[in-house]
Amino acid sequence: MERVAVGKVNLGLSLLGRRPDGYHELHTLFAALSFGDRLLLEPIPEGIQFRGRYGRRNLAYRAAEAYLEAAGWPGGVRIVLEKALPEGAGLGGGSSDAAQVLLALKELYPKELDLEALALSLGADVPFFLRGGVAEGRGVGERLRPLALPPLPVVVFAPGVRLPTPRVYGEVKPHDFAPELPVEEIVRALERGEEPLYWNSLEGPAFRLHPELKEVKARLKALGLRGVLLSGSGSAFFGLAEDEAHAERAARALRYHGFARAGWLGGGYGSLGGLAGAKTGASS
Ligand SMILES: C[C@@](CO)(OP(=O)(O)O)[C@H](O)COP(=O)(O)OP(=O)(O)OC[C@H]1O[C@@H](n2ccc(N)nc2=O)[C@H](O)[C@@H]1O
Ligand SMILES: Nc1ncnc2c1ncn2[C@@H]1O[C@H](COP(=O)(O)OP(=O)(O)O)[C@@H](O)[C@H]1O
Repeated sequence: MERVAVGKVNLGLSLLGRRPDGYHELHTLFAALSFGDRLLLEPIPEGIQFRGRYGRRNLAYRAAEAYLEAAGWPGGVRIVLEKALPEGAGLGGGSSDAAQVLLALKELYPKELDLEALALSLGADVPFFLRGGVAEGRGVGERLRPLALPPLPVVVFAPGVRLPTPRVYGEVKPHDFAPELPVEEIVRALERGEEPLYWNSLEGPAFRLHPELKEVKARLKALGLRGVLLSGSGSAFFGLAEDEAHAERAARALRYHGFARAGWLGGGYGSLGGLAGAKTGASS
């Protein structure tokens, strides 16, 4: 069985405060991308055979282990992971890989399990990828409310600057905290093609760690993209394009400087991105 693990961007991310357990309470809008990694999975009599980086520490491997352990090892699985999304860029590739492994194993070895809880045990972004689409996220991103958005042409650019999530959260200062996102206004602006009034509270910490990222953001804006923002903890940025042709043009201009890709947000996918039908992340 073949599955596509699409990436995500955060259409705004607000840090509301710090919890007693050290984690940060956030308010965000997750939006799935139309492109991502490819996973091949097939049942084997027992154990986990995995081809991909990081071996047993890979989130895809850990997801398989978590599901099969919880299901009482009804059989095994062979997994081949072909990465297309840049890692540690705030695009959620590892989390999406994990979610697709959970969903695939549920098909291969059906069992009444709390998939959301298994997902959350693997990472805060994993529950979102079980459904994909667009969703408002609270808590650490696990309390989700699905939202509807028209398909939006988008450009994603990752400059190759390493920005590990713990380092960015470690750089957060009290003045980075912000109020809740104005979700209704953001959705309305996105529907009308206006500049959305969102922000990412992690942009300040990321800019302090790597000031050159400000120039990356300016480069995307100079290409006429709207709503240019850091995704998650970075270092990928995204921007909204006028149409497919604009998105393709901008991605082509950025490709010289790093990973650049045109695609769609919001659940409707055209020819762009080459992964039509990737909305649910599944194919067979
Ligand atoms: C920033 C976001 C936004 O969607 O995504 P990415 O940029 O990773 O895609 C997430 O909050 C990434 O959450 P998650 O995937 O759990 O981060 P991890 O790498 O597991 O967490 C690394 C460290 O960051 C801190 N952390 C993480 C999440 C959070 N809400 N508050 C925190 O303070 C914790 O110190 C944690 O130990
Ligand atoms: N399947 C995987 N894909 C990507 N990264 C993985 C995977 N498994 C483990 N990792 C580790 O998790 C880190 C974060 O991965 P990723 O989900 O791509 O980025 P982010 O959390 O920034 O959205 C990587 O730097 C890598 O060390």
